[in-house]
Amino acid sequence: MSSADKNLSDVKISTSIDVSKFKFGIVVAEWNEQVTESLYSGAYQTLTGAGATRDNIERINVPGTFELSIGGQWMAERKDIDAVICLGCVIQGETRHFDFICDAVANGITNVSLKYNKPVIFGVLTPDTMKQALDRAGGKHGNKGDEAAATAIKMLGVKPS
Ligand SMILES: Nc1c(NC[C@H](O)[C@H](O)[C@H](O)CO)[nH]c(=O)[nH]c1=O
Ligand SMILES: CC(=O)[C@@H](O)COP(=O)(O)O
Repeated sequence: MSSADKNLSDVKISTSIDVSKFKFGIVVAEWNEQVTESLYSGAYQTLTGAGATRDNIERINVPGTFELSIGGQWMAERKDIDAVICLGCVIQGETRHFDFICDAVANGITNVSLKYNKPVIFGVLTPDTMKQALDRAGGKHGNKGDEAAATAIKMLGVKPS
């Protein structure tokens, strides 16, 4: 099912946890910052709307999506952080560089999540064009940041204590 069929902001957060008790790390790639800042805004608003406190949302920036894995690890290794949200946007260029970045960050974020046994969310857009990216960063298909934040909350709700 594509984002055209299911709006990314159509997130229903039904969870038994008190979100205000949890601390979130958000790692934001600076490449395509018009897009990633929109993703961050969506994630931040979704977290606070669900009860997260401003003091419990901590952000770091990294140069590009490739660096989200190590940035996510620096957050995930901290005992005071319960979940990490990684936000980036990789736009297809003329070469296969796109493929290498996307593969590396998907595998890297997965490995960090498994290594530290906590949610590390893949909030990365991988469009062909800037228009597709903007459509998914607060445009007609919603905001991937909303989805990423909702996923972090939902995962904390099902994580074994
Ligand atoms: N082309 C995009 C990049 N490229 C940069 C890499 O992410 C990385 O920072 C560089 O290869 C050095 O390690 N990054 C994005 O986030 N989005 C792109 O479209
Ligand atoms: C995903 C990228 O790194 C890409 O924007 C770089 O463009 P190109 O593949 O044309 O060098």
